[in-house]
Amino acid sequence: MSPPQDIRATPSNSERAVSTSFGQQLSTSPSAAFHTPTASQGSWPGHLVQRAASEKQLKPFNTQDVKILLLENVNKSGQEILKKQGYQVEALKTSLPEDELIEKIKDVHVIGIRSKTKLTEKVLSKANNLLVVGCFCIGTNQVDLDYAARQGIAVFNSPFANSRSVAELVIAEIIVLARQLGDRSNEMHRGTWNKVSAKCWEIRGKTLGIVGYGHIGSQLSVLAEAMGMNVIYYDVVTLMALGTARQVPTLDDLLNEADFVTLHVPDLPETRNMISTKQFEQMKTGAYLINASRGSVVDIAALIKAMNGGKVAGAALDVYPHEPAANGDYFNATLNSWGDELRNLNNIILTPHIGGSTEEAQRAIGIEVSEALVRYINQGITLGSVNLPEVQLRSLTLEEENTARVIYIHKNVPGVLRRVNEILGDHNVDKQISDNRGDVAYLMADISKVQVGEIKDLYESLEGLSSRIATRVLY
Ligand SMILES: NC(=O)C1=CN([C@@H]2O[C@H](COP(=O)(O)OP(=O)(O)OC[C@H]3O[C@@H](n4cnc5c(N)ncnc54)[C@H](O)[C@@H]3O)[C@@H](O)[C@H]2O)C=CC1
Ligand SMILES: O=C(O)C(=O)COP(=O)(O)O
Repeated sequence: MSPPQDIRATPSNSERAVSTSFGQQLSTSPSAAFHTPTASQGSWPGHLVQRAASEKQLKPFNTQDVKILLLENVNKSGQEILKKQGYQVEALKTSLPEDELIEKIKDVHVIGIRSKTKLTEKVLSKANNLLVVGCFCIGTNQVDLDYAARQGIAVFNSPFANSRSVAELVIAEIIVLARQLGDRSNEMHRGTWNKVSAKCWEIRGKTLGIVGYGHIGSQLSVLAEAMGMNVIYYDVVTLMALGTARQVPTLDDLLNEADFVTLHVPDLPETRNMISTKQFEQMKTGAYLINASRGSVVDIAALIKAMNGGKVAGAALDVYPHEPAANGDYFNATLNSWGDELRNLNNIILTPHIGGSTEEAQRAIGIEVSEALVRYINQGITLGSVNLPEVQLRSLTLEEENTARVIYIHKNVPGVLRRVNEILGDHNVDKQISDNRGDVAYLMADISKVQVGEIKDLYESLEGLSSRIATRVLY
């Protein structure tokens, strides 16, 4: 990404006169890849907001009008931050089937999801007013990020707040698999005493092979070394080794050498079925496989074969190709036709996608993502966005009267800045910043000495440009 371009800065004006603040957000086009405005979309102005003496942050909307839908049991920590802003927050414990999701998403301004809710082009195209998506998790593969960007919809996530939780789960699983604890425990639950040491191992001195040495992989590397394991890792980029870990050049090198193989890659076209028959053949006989990344990364049928054939001595799966929307008795649906086969294997740990499910992680994610949403809704700041360029100007405060923040999301085509500056040039531009990411660019400008009556014209002029994806004016 190219660095933000600071286009123009003039001293700001400290004399402010207007005592009310209001702003506007408009819908983006449901159908076109790039939006051209139509008369039916949105209406000017937004809603008047009285400046409360206690409020230090600029509130660009009548905050009660901002509708937020939170799915999948987003932590209370996040809900509270959003409610405190005065937004309308509807929080559901589960994700929704596609038809219900489409119905619900039609008129919300903000949607908060976790890993289950699929925000496809089909779903997003029905979101008439959607401004921003909050993924209260790490993974963003469930959202069509490019389509969202082309509609001017920002997407935020929490890039590492649950990494430690996943790494700790994997450490537990390494020991549980090495000692066949799952099987022994199940036997005891059934009333069977079966004291064995055959093929039960210490993990000290064994080699852990980490596929994907990002936030989780590298955290795990440190924990595993502390327990006396040797760590090797494979990643598509060259990364600094922590401790005495060692990067290996190919996946096969890792599979040939590791006693435990653990997967920490995102869901990408290149990682789908990354571990299949060929890769199991490359593994040491008696090695173990752990997958807490995405269900798409492991070919389950090939895993079953490898375990039945004795190649793989144990496995832990936290994620599955299809996962149910809510808690309940969905086990077979989740595991598809091979459910029984998988369930009947020895030394296999099956958990319901709980890698990031700790109080600490969920609380931290709730706070981090909600704060990003508030910054974006109220101030237009895109820091941490995973699909729009990261653009920031300092937060405006209520003391800054007669100031407006213009946000213009537009197609990244030649000549746009000249046209935008022709429009903004009639005003006192204090600060302007612009950056692009692929096809989409994001421009933010603070203008001072602007009167309420002028803002509508400014807004409509920007909306009239053919490069427009979405325009917001906050004041
Ligand atoms: N089970 C659970 O509850 C959770 C699962 N996850 C999953 O774990 C994944 C990894 O998380 P992080 O470590 O935070 O991600 P990250 O983005 O920090 O690291 C991923 C690493 O994988 C590497 N990578 C990408 N493609 C690769 C390939 N084809 N071969 C080898 N390496 C490749 C990247 O270069 C990067 O270093 C997430 O994308 C998410 O899908 C994340 C959190 C919780
Ligand atoms: O953070 C992630 O990517 C995860 O996989 C955790 O997802 P969850 O929040 O448990 O739906």
